[in-house]
Amino acid sequence: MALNARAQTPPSPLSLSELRLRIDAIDAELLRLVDERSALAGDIAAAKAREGGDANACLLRPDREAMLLRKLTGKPRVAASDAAVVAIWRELISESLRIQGEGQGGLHLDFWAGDASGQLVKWSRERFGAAPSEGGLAEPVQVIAAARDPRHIGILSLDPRAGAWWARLLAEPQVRVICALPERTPERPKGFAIAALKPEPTGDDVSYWVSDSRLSEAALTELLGQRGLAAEWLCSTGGMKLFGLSGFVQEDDSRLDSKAEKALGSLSGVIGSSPRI
Ligand SMILES: O=C(O)C(=O)C[C@]1(C(=O)O)C=C[C@@H](O)C=C1
Repeated sequence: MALNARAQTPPSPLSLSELRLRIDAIDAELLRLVDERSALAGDIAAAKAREGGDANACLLRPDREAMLLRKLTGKPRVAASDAAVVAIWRELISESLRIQGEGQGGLHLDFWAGDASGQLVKWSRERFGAAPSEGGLAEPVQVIAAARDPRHIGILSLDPRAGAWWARLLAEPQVRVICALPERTPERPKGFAIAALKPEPTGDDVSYWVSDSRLSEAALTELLGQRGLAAEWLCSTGGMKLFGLSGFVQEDDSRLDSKAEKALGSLSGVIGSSPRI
């Protein structure tokens, strides 16, 4: 009886100073691991140069990042939220890219200075971390031109007042939409990140398609649905329409062949894709 009673007594809670000692020990271990992870960046940059062939290629691998984040958020945890896990690893990746890009001046975020919302800056920092430098350019077209340089990432608003800058990517095949901003929301994106890299499929992506079709947004959504593409209208301006297509849709997908289906528009195409996190 006495034994049972003792077994049921809850353990006495740790004092605040004991808890702080545990935090100090965990922090020391975390710091060692963060440093160990960061120290791999130099070797990764060298391996990319060796194996990729192009020493000037963009160091960013959004597909790898998405798969790594999904794997982590898919793991069972006691207390850490998905949001905290994503934010911490985004910073770890940002630090890795800072070290990888040290010899080339690091990554730079270009914003369109006409976007006064400030929100895009916040969302871009959530996505690309604290390491990249940033600056504003007078016109969206200058942001696109800067993004031809693999050290630059362009950040542009989907507010119609920014114009149909996204339609210009039809003539800029080396610059693609790589990410929707804000990144982790079920709502329509408010902006895009663009860069000189080719998005790769991650198993859960949204692709972006532009068209000058004269059909209404609803009719075009319907037509795309008939062709097996789940489409969501995102933005229209200057006679151009922008849609998100569920999945990784290749630029030469026969379902988007506007020669076979004239109603898809005479000027149309896929301008990139972003992984869902
Ligand atoms: O796997 C790579 O290619 C890396 O450069 C490593 C790493 C990372 O820190 O995990 C960093 C940047 C990339 O965008 C993706 C992942």
